[in-house]
Amino acid sequence: MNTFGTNFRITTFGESHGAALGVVIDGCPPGMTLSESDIQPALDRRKPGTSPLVSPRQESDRVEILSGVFDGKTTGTPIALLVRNHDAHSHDYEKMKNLFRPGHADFTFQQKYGIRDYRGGGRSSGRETIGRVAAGAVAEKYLTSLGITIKGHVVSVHGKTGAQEIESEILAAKNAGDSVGGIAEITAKGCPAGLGDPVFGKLDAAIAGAMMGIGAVKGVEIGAGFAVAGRFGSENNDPITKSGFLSNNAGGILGGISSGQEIVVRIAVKPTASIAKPQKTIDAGGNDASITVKGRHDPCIVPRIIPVAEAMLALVLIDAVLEQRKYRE
Ligand SMILES: Cc1cc2nc3c(=O)[nH]c(=O)nc-3n(C[C@H](O)[C@H](O)[C@H](O)COP(=O)(O)O)c2cc1C
Ligand SMILES: C=C(O[C@@H]1CC(C(=O)O)=C[C@@H](OP(=O)(O)O)[C@H]1O)C(=O)O
Repeated sequence: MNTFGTNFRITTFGESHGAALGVVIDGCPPGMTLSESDIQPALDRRKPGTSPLVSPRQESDRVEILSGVFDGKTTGTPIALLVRNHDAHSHDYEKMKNLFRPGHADFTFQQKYGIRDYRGGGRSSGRETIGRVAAGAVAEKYLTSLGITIKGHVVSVHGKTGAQEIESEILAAKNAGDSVGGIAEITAKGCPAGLGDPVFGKLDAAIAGAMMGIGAVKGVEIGAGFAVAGRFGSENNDPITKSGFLSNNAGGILGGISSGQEIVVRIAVKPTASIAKPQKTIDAGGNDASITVKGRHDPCIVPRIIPVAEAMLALVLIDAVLEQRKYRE
């Protein structure tokens, strides 16, 4: 399945080492002003090659709007957004095409399809997120017009929380041929109460599914998250007064429906699978082998996942906003 969403539906396409990647958006409301300059800043925040902390692959990731916009406004018809690849080094992958990288999707893609584009991991590459981020920028523009704003930040990397410590931790792992994971937080302010379905399609379930659908995300918390398990009800409930809620352990969602409070989401991001240390694996014939992954990899995915997670939250929220119009204006 390469399609996400119901009312604001996106289909992403393309591979990391193919000609291009992109997205087709169906269901974007008509009449919204839209140009490449609304989308490019989000892609610039996502792209690789911007610092020693991320993959050195050099891509401009320039977006082209191919359809769905006329006279600078969305027409309500499918919006196709394209980003061409310019700096794929497929020979890095040629050498290990018969080996499965531990922690990556090589083994499972092979099991599922019986064939795989081994160049850059094909669609299992983090580069697939270009389409999500481009579509997310369109969704965010619409949500901003409703007063909804989405922001993400790095909470910790390998247990470290200070900016300088985080940077040193990532560089130390990179120099050791290793990688590190961490935690990011994404919030949405200005969400009206009433978004989300009460039984199936709860807003928190939709957000968790969207976040888990990002490569390398292995855990999702809403509000107080796993900490609720160690609390009394009297500590965890958010008291309600006529001037509003007194706390936000619920993370802005009650009964699967937004409460009007800030929506708070945290994600656990695993350490990058592709590392330069030798690891045990098997080859395509099932024989024991050793693999050392060379190439241009993110030593830590957390800094680069922020615009991707923001985009996924925007996509869930715009879908819920458009759905809610069926119930109440
Ligand atoms: C923005 C982004 C960048 C990523 N960069 C890398 C990378 O450089 N090397 C790598 O092995 N995995 C990278 N990943 C993670 C892989 O895409 C992911 O681990 C793989 O698809 C397997 O999925 P899973 O980790 O969810 O099981 C990145 C993911 C994202 C979202
Ligand atoms: C290129 C991007 O990230 C890539 C994500 C990725 C992976 O395995 O997920 C592996 C690397 O790709 P390559 O080996 O082709 O340089 C990263 O650079 C990107 O996100 O734009």
